[in-house]
Amino acid sequence: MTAAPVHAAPAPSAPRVLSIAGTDPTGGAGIQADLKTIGALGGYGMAVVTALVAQNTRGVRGVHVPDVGFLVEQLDAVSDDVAIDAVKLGMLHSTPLIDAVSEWLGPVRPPVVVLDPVMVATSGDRLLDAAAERAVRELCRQVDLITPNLAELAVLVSTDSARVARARTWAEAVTQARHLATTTGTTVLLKGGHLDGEDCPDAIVTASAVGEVPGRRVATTNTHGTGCSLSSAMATLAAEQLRLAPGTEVDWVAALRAAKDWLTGALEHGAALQVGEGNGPLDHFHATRAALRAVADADADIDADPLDWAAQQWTATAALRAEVDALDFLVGLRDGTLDERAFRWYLAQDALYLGRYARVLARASALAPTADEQVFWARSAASALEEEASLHRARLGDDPDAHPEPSATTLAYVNHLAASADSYGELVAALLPCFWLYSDVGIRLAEANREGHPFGDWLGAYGDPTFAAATAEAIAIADRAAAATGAAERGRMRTAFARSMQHERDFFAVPTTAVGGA
Ligand SMILES: Nc1ncnc2c1ncn2[C@@H]1O[C@H](COP(=O)(O)OP(=O)(O)O)[C@@H](O)[C@H]1O
Ligand SMILES: Cc1ncc(COP(=O)(O)OP(=O)(O)O)c(N)n1
Repeated sequence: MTAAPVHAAPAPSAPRVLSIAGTDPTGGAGIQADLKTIGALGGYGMAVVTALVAQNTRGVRGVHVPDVGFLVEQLDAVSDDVAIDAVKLGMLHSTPLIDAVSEWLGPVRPPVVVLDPVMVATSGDRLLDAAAERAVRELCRQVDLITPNLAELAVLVSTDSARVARARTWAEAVTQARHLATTTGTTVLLKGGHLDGEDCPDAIVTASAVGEVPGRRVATTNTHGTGCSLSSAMATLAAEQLRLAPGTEVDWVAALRAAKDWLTGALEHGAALQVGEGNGPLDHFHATRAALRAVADADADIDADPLDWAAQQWTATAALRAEVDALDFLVGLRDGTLDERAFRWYLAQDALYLGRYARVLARASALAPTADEQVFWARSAASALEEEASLHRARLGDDPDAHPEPSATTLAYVNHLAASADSYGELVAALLPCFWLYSDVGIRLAEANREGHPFGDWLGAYGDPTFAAATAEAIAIADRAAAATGAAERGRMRTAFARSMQHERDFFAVPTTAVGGA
């Protein structure tokens, strides 16, 4: 008898992330915030409730804790049936609950466990008694990442006999986080949310290293649930890293960069939701909402004249394009104040992007319905590779730091292009923003050039008439593809175009955040 061949199971399409936490009926914190965060970042969310909390944006009114036996029943119900890729632990309330979760974690132990040690209320009141605080300190040793705010950090580094005061400066906070990482052997996410100042840094702290991730403070009172959302974002992003590269180590600093980027957007858009009269929630789905709006705007006038298809999409994405123009990266590149490190970061990612983009252009050539279009895409693929070599490799030289791995944003963009390659129309629509936006942004960059401009040689490369002609040809091809197909594919083309525009915006947004400031 021949043994049946063993096939590795394909990876699931999303990381399966379990939140074990309390509730918030207004949806801003606790389990509700966790599930929104996990979904917004592409995960599959699951939830085990530790406590029912009667709270709103103004504060907590009451807490009901079901019997601990029922908590265990919920935990077992999930782990008996589902492979869990990551767990986020939030409000654990009291010693019996903490012990039950700790006992369950022992044998189940998902690959990623993040603990948000909810111990101190926003008012400063301690939420746990001394025994429960001790139990949380012990639990810290069992997890992969701890995400205390400054008040909780002080409690975690205190002992029964010596209470430590809350850190008042970033340097003090780093010292406390290092102490916690050393005594528990666990990585600490140090959060700067409760310090003053225009900046809002966070850091990944271990016993031997501090990886600071800079951030901008958003002027808002919509901060309810930021800690819950950040910790579940970290659990989701870490599990996603392992889904894409099984068997590797989690890069916590990279996860924090991505989480902060998303969280900053969520803080910025929270107030517009108009939820509650106290400290309102974040808008977890701000990016999805923007994408839906762009598609709905395009829907309004689609099919009016398929021959004018590309111009309609250009108009529909006007708001996104205005956002691109106002990004710190492009403003700094125009006025010359851009941090050289951000510029080099951009060049390195652009080079990585162009190599992969060229392959997708070659795929468009393979799908093209006419010889002229086949030649156009093949030439574009060759130009992208020449551009990668001459503009980028020559500038970045042999510096090994200048040739990093593609960032999450770069990968997301090229994956979107590759995923659009099943039909010619959709692929052409996805490729068009790279031509068109580059040409359009280039007009203003070229205008900003002057004698002695620190990026003068780079700005001088814009405004090339050959590229403008290629852009006009790509627009004409997209119009022909839209006219030649039916309404269903035109709908997919519209989505592909709008998504590429969003990826373009994200691509230009990341360099300044990645190195901090403009
Ligand atoms: N006003 C703000 N602007 C930008 N980021 C913020 C702001 N307030 C908090 N954050 C971020 O939100 C996350 C949660 O931080 P923090 O408020 O310190 O914790 P908690 O919500 O647990 O009290 C951190 O990433 C922090 O940097
Ligand atoms: C059920 C529940 N868990 C945790 C919190 C605390 O939320 P957090 O994200 O730390 O943010 P603040 O609202 O305290 O700023 C909660 N309120 N409810």
